[in-house]
Amino acid sequence: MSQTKITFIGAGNMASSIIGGLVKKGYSAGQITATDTHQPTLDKVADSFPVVTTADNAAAAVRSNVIVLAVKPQVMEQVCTALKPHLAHKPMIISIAAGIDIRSLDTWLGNDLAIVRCMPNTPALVQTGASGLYANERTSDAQKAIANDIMEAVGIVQWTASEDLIDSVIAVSGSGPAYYFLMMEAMIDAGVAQGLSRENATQLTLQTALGAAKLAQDSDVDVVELRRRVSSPNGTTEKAIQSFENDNLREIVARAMQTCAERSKEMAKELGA
Ligand SMILES: NC(=O)C1=CN([C@@H]2O[C@H](COP(=O)(O)OP(=O)(O)OC[C@H]3O[C@@H](n4cnc5c(N)ncnc54)[C@H](OP(=O)(O)O)[C@@H]3O)[C@@H](O)[C@H]2O)C=CC1
Ligand SMILES: O=C(O)[C@@H]1CCC=N1
Repeated sequence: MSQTKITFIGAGNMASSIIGGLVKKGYSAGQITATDTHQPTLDKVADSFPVVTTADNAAAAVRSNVIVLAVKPQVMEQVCTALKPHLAHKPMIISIAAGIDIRSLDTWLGNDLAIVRCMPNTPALVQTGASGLYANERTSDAQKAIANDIMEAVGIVQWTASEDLIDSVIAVSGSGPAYYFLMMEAMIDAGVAQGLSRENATQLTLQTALGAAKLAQDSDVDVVELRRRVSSPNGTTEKAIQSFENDNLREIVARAMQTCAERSKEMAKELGA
């Protein structure tokens, strides 16, 4: 991927996480440019990574064969429309915005580009991200391999069979870290309510989350079997799991994820072309 020249339009949280991963992976300073409208954001990126920074989106775009759109969905139309006259060299576009579909990007950017929709998540910050990707029909296999390489710099990559499924990726992994943080918050508070110090409850909760995820990833049995292995017959875990099941935890989770995916579809209508 040494010929790849990448411009990140928007150098905020997600872009700087991905840039950090690329630098660690060995992408050179000359390969990465980050743009932003906010000078302190550009200064922070320039101080952290050996990359080129500029406030000039168009100038950066013309010298790149990959453009990562990493601005908020609400400014995507304005950003894309301004970029359109500077894309004659046909760079691949990777958009990480929630709720902005390829049809809208096509309309704003000029209808003839390779576009990859990507949904990363914030654990990308610690190179433990999970990204879902979908490419339009104009994206070549070589371009897909580049997109894959870029996102693998910050975690795992899963390709979806259709663009619609990106909404489900948002529901599972894009927004998913927040569900686990909520669960951790609830477990810490419940531990404190039972008498543990906040320090004890916090450390035990975080390590348990990390250990459970690592065990599930490393194990050759599925999560159902791993849960069974914690639950001794008539023991303590069984009681807790029964309580969750009686309170319809599965329905609660499914409803939250449904409403998440629906919000992405709504955003596509509100903000799209
Ligand atoms: N946060 C998350 O968990 C996830 C976010 N995403 C998606 O990633 C995208 C970026 O999110 P995030 O990194 O959290 O957002 P940030 O606000 O941290 O970053 C966006 C950056 O873009 C800058 N910007 C605004 N307008 C322009 C412009 N015209 N040209 C260049 N830069 C501009 C913003 O500056 P300023 O602040 O001055 O406006 C800001 O620094 C969003 O579309 C979001 O949907 C995807 C997956 C997960
Ligand atoms: O909440 C959001 O809209 C963004 C997209 C996925 C995670 N954060």
